[in-house]
Amino acid sequence: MILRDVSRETKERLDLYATLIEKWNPRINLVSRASLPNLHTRHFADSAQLHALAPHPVSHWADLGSGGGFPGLVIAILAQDTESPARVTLVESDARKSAFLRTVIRETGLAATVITDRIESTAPLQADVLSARALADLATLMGHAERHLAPGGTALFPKGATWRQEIAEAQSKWQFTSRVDKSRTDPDAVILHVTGVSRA
Ligand SMILES: C[S@@+](CC[C@H](N)C(=O)[O-])C[C@H]1O[C@@H](n2cnc3c(N)ncnc32)[C@H](O)[C@@H]1O
Repeated sequence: MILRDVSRETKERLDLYATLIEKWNPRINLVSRASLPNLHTRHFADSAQLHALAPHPVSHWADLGSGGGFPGLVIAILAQDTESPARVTLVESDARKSAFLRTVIRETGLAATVITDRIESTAPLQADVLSARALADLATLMGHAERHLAPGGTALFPKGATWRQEIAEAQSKWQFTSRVDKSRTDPDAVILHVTGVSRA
């Protein structure tokens, strides 16, 4: 549903991305084997909803722990149509996954940069929008947001059914403002919009 209104070029980039995932997945496990037949619904649409929810126009979007590129590469592909974000940075510590991300960027002609490093060691990214999917609990993500968000920036964190508990735990260590949107792809999941992160 979310990816219906995209250009022919964007559809072609997503198809090429899907082909590359299928080719590389047996070697480096980018997505679970069970989810491979449902790439468009399970991973592309799940990632694209973050683009739809972000406060555009966005200058710099950083995706932490990108793995096979979710949501970061989908954001970079959609940005080719909307010119927002202008720039995407993906942080991934695994060298083989980083090589995959760079291959997709090259073959689809995207404007995105991969940093092969730990999030904790990467120089502050000053991102206007920060995303991280299936990376860590919310309290840990707050530390990443404090380091890598520009002043006034927004973090978008997809979270599963435990999101209320994660907010309560994060509030014992961090001050922040959060807004909750229901996920469009999973009835139990939400997208947390987090701003104003500082230590409690
Ligand atoms: C469970 S995967 C999720 C990948 C992707 N975001 C997704 O939703 O499919 C987590 C990824 O984060 C990377 N990662 C975990 N801790 C990291 C860290 N401290 N710095 C950089 N990358 C990290 C792992 O190598 C892995 O590729």
